[in-house]
Amino acid sequence: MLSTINPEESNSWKALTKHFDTIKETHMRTLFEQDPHRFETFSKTFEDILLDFSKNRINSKTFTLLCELAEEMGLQEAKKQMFGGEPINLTENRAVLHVALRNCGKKPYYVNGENITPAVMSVLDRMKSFTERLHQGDLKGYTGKRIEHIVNIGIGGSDLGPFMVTECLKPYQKAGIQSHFVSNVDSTHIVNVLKAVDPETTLFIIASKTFTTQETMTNALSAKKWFLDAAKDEKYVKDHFIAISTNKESVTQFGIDEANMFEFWDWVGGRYSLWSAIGMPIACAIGFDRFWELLEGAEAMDQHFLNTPHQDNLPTILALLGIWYNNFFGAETQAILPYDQYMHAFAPYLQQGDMESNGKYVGRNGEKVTYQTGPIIWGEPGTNGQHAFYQLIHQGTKLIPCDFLAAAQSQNPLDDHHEKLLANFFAQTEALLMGKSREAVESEFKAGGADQETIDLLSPFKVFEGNRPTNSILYKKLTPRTLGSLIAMYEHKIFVQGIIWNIFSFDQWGVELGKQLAKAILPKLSGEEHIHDHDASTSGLINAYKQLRKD
Ligand SMILES: O=P(O)(O)OC[C@H]1O[C@](O)(CO)[C@@H](O)[C@@H]1O
Repeated sequence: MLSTINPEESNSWKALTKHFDTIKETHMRTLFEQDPHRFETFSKTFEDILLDFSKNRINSKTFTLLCELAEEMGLQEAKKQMFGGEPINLTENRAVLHVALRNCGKKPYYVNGENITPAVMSVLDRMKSFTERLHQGDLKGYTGKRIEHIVNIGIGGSDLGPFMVTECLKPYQKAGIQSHFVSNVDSTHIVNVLKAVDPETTLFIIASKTFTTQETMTNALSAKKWFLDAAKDEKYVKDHFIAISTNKESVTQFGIDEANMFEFWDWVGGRYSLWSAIGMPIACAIGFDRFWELLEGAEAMDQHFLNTPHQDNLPTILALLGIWYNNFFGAETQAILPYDQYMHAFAPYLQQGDMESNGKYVGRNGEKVTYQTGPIIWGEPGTNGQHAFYQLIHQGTKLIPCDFLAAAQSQNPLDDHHEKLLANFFAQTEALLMGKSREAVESEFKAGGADQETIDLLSPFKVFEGNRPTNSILYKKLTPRTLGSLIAMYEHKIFVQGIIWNIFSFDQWGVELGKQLAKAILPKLSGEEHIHDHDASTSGLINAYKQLRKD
């Protein structure tokens, strides 16, 4: 069982609170001036991933105290418990073993005394033969044509992870296969996808851990109806629909052949499930061998996380820095800024990963916490973000720690595009660190021949305070292996923060109430009856909707 220590009562937290007062006003410019080796001191590598965290508002003492915090909060023991299959997801009484999914058969993992590795390997084997048949053209539709379109129907963890990875790894996409994703219950989503595919050559993957999720089941039924409108006979459903789920009974009730169901287990959280059969659309898109490389990359990061001391441990370092800003500087958000167009879905993916995991106000002791927990995660690929919201990061009143990510090698080398992209990455982190002083602004004005009145008027607006923290994550190339490592790095970061904040990171009770209320409201939307049994606003909205929907 995970311990329930209030972090604020730990010695290291108290020491950090005192230490914060001594460093909070220090400009990072000074820290760099004081230590010419700051980059070497505060950057770490894992395989060909470099994490430079020198542009943070820390000194050696801060870093030592943060690492002590991890130690005092029992991180090492917590890791052992997670990897050991203990039911650390206490409120659902489940183990948390996504790490077992990417161990690639190397070692046994146990849940309730049972070795789960053979079951993991058996599903992976089935995924391998299924995707090999697809890529060899042996998977045929009801008219004998080969399957070309893969439509994944799922939401949350059954969509965001596979979608993000499929987008990130587009350069590895198999020829002849087109990937599509439907998540929203808004009919526009499925209608648009169905316009782009052909029932004769389309395979639907119905991905739902529970197989009860309203959005997914609604979209799945609409897809089946659309398919049957063309195929005319239920017997063809088995050639065009497969399921990824933990719920055999509901899968067969839907009409999917048990042989076409790829299972996973309740010890895999939805938002940590892309490594399981939920990764089927990834394996369909890039081939099983590449999917395997993704798993291997994650597994390598798992071993790094498990076995490396806090001060050299990439996920732990990221987590501790996040806590430093969240709990001591009062930062409320964290920006994820990949300088890679293929990573456009990375921040939305991490929104679920992080915010569904650590958006909790109840501590592991069942009491309301007295400190901040999970931050708001957001972001867009650079350089587009630069022309949208970076103004606020540079000169706004809020402190926004940012993670910048980029590959040294482009997947699509073209003239000097990549150098320009990377020049922007480096320039932004430099600008956020250094800022621009009043003197620099004034001398620039003078050099341009401006008069004193103009200089006095405009200078305040052109000054940049700087001292805005960034992590730079630079790697060779966004290969499946590297992506696997990066995702696992963020997963473990979330875990570490949850341990230190003394919350349960692997449940998500906060999503239930809205689902329950939607179920209760749905029947009231049909018919003309005036509704008055909700709060005045909700009843008012329902009644207004009933009026407005009339032609
Ligand atoms: O895979 P399922 O069971 O359809 O659930 C989808 C998503 O719904 C949630 O339960 C909550 O929105 C997520 O945790 C999960 O990833």
